[in-house]
Parts: sequence; structure tokens; C-alpha cells
Amino acid sequence: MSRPAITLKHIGKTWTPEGRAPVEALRDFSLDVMPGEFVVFLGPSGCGKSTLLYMIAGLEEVTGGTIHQDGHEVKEPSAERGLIFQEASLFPWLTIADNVAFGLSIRGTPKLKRRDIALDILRSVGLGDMGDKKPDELSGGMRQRAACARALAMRPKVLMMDEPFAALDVQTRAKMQDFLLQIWRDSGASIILVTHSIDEAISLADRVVVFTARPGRVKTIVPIDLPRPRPSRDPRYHAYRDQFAELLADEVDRAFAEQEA
Ligand SMILES: Nc1ncnc2c1ncn2[C@@H]1O[C@H](COP(=O)(O)OP(=O)(O)OP(=O)(O)O)[C@@H](O)[C@H]1O
Repeated sequence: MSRPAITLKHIGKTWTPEGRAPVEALRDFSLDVMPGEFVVFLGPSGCGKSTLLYMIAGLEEVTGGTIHQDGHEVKEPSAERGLIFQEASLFPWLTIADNVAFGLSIRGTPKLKRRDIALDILRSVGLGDMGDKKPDELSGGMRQRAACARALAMRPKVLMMDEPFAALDVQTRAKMQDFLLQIWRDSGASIILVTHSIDEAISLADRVVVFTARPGRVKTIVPIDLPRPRPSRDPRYHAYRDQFAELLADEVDRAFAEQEA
């Protein structure tokens, strides 16, 4: 069997905000993400999903345990680990092509080559004609595709997405999910996606990691054993939906009970 792309061993994270009580966000969280695997993080609000993504990205430090990518300990951000947020964080003063090429300029890729790569990737995400536009001239879905193009330009081995489609309408969201599956297949990258949507988790994931309420731990890991595109009318799809609804309800109840205690 191949080596995991990402290995999380006994991760803990306690936030210590100034002047406020410490918050234990994650406790003893262990997980392997395999090369080319699509993993979805699903869990109640505040259970540490985003915190964990930022730590895998190298933007936050762990307070316990270790994170490795391809056997190397993660200590800082790397272009090999791309991160995409809910709102496409494009530079508003740059054109879409320049946004996509931005990371390549830091890497030292020559200007003409940068533009070629940017336009190529923009074509692959269906934005071939949009290179010279500014972000505010694009729709929300297009901006999010441009953010994907910018991350993909760096050829990341792992692409992390923090509720990337939450701000989009239902139809655009469904289209973006299809698009994401396509770029996932084309790029061969591992994807770790955070969502609150049970349907999104079932539609996309190879495996769904369900978090406990805070402090977040692995409650259970559910492989989705359905062909893609996932048949939402299939009784097995409904069985997964019921299973996740029950697992989440359990955790939400537990979180409320603890708040009231
Ligand atoms: N910078 C920070 N400083 C202090 N506490 C933080 C910080 N970031 C997150 N937290 C706390 O850590 C806990 C986990 O937050 P996080 O955003 O990772 O959860 P989440 O599962 O992504 O939540 P949601 O689903 O609501 O986005 C929360 O209690 C949050 O308030």
C-alpha cells in the first residue's frame, strides 16, 4: 500500500485567546489521507474542522501531536498544500489571469510562461474568456472557480477547501460539485473538504470523517460505497443520509447538554 499523503497523529489544539479562557478545539485526532483520496470533514459547528485545515495548511501550530505530508513534518505553509476558503479570496486589483499567476511569480516562473499556465488552467475550469476581467466582474461561482484555478496552478498534492460552496445558490453549488470532481480526477490531488451539508458529503467523498462536538475527535469514518455520479434516488444514498443525520444529531445533543451542565 502507498504512503499516506497526509498523516495526522494524536493532534491536539487549544486556543488561548488573550484575556479569555482557553478553548480546547481538538483532542487526540488521528487520520491518514491517502494520495488521490477525497476526504470530507463533517461535524457540528465549532468542533474544530477549520482549525484542523489551517494546521494541515501550516498556517496554525498544533499544541499536541504531529502532522506529516509525504513523510515530512508540516511546520509552515507550502504550495504543495493549497487552501480555498468559503469566499474566493482573490486580489480585487488584479485580473483573473494575474490572480492565477500570482503564486507562480513568487516561485520565479518567467512572466510569459506564467500567463500561458494561467490561461491554460483557466480554460480547464471553464473560464478561458475571463482572464482579463477583474474579480468583481465575475459571478460567485466563477470567482470560486478562479480561486480553484489559482490553487491548481501551483500543482498542489493536497487541496483543502473550507466550505467552498456554502455561499453559492443550490444550482451553482451542484454544478461546482461536478466541476470539483472533474478537477480532482484530472489533478490526481488529495482533497480534504469541510462542509455542513450531508448531501455534499455523500455526493463527493471517498470517506467522510465525522467529528465529535468540541473538542473535536474522530467520531467515526464512513466510506461511501456508491458509484459516481452518486444516485440520490438510490436507497443506499438515503441510508447514508439517515446515518449521518443521526451521528450529527447525537453530537449536537451532547454539545447542548454540556453547555447546560
Ligand atoms: N483564532 C482563534 N482564537 C481563539 N479561538 C478560536 C480561534 N479560531 C477558532 N477558535 C475556537 O475553536 C473552536 C473550533 O473552531 P473552528 O472554526 O475550527 O470550528 P468549525 O468546526 O470549523 O466550526 P464551524 O463549522 O462553525 O465553521 C471554536 O470554539 C472557535 O471559537
